[in-house]
Amino acid sequence: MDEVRPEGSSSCSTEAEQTQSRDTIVETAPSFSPSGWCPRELAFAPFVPLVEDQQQKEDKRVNAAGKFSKYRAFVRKPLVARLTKEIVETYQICNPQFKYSEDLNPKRFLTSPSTGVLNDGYDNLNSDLILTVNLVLIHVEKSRRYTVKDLLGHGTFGQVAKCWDSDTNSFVAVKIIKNQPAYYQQALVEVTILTTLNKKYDPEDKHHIVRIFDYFVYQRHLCICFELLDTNLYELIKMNHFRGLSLGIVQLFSKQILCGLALLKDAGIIHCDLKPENILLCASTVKPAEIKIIDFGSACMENRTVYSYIQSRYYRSPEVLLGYQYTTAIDMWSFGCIVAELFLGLPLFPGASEFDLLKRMIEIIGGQPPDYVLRDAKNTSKFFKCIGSLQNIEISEGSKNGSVYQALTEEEYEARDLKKPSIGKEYFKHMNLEAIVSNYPYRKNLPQEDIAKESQIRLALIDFLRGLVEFDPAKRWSPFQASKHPFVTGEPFTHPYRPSPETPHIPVVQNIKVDNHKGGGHWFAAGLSPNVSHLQL
Ligand SMILES: Nc1ncnc2c1ncn2[C@@H]1O[C@H](COP(=O)(O)OP(=O)(O)OP(=O)(O)O)[C@@H](O)[C@H]1O
Repeated sequence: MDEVRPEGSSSCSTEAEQTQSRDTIVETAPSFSPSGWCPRELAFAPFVPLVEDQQQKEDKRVNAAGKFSKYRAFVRKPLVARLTKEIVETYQICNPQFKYSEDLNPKRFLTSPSTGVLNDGYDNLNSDLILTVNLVLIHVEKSRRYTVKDLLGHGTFGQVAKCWDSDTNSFVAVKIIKNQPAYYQQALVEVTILTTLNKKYDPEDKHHIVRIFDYFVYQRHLCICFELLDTNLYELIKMNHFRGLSLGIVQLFSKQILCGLALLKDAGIIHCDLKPENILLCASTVKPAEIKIIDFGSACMENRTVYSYIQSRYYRSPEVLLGYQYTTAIDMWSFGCIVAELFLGLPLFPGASEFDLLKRMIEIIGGQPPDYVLRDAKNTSKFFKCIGSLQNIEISEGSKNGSVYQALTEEEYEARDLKKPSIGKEYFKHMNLEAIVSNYPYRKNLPQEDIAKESQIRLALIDFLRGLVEFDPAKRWSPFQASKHPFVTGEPFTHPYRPSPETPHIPVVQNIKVDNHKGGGHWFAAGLSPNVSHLQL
């Protein structure tokens, strides 16, 4: 679950993975399908340009035969000749005995490594089902067929494939879980939690949680079928060259994530792995800026918090890091980290180790976890030394001053752990939250009045983040409280926000539209997919 960033992403789109998947396609690209080439295959198909004399020779040969005018036309345009959907006819012109059969197509592997060594050759050494283009995943009981078309991503639990559902004539995303009992069991929890959330808590699909359609076992792999979504937020930030998104978009996404988190809180469910990779844009062009939360593979009920090693490191809350009991408030911490990252383009706490993570939290936020947490947490002694009497601990005390705990220095940690803690790069010039957000570069050539407007919204953002990346889980804002903050509601920010006590109510986001007037925003330079190109990031 730990990741290295900016490169680290569980989705199939890091530089290395892109090269790998491109190579996989190139290796086997001479295959052709009766239905023609899909655009992605076109982009990566091998093209060997014919040199002039070769082409003339071929032309001559064809002319001599006197009946291959169609073929000649193709030779003049070799790219068209190689990629045309009429290639079967072309082959038949060359050899009247030629018969096309899909079975003769070389397999196009989507899984790497693609050698079958487990499960009678169906699985690779990582217990992943070896996926090939056009492999059909069959839900036997329902006689339902899902034809694999592409790989969308992979992660700890397995692979996610884009599949054609011939029952509904639409594409879906199928998560194919690794063939191992522990993953199988945990994935069943994902099925149960998502089914409950979808059916019981959000029947009208208004809370930005991915929809689950079906699940079944294929070749000993649990397959979970979801609605097909688009780019994840980490990819979106990456497309923007890690320069952060406009405040208008950050606000819009925040509102929707909060709407999802409010539902989770109401259902007593903790996501446990909220991060930009697990928030995806919807594929619909009708609501272009709509997002959904995915990956409930680590989720648990609030009253059944069995695992202590949860949350991806950059988004890990202090209570999880310290081994203290946790609640839905840990997702609010991750949410705060995500909001900051959407604005900054880089993670707020890119800790290279847990020691580094805690050090960055203490520096950037100021203060430290409250003494009542440090007193009861299992891992406190890994990171803190006690410098006073534990009897002096007041339950509500959370400030650094007056605490009986002091964070270990790097040297003290090394002496205790017998190894140097990994310390990552400093990405920000300034080391406290206010300065990091206020001094973040404004978009070039932004008129003075827009700078003034944006600096006001940045103040609101700082106040908003402070309520989320709050060390004390009891004081951290709930989704409902956060959703009333001026940064989210768009009301003018005049003074620090004091949330009213928690009331059980789930806010619903409707009529999603992009408000580009909220903040001037940063620049957006990368080539975007059609679904994101019209977002004013
Ligand atoms: N419904 C979907 N539509 C489109 N792409 C998806 C969908 N679900 C997952 N993906 C892609 O697959 C990737 C991995 O999915 P997911 O996070 O569910 O797997 P995981 O094995 O649980 O990953 P992790 O290692 O983060 O726990 C996602 O980051 C995303 O890019």
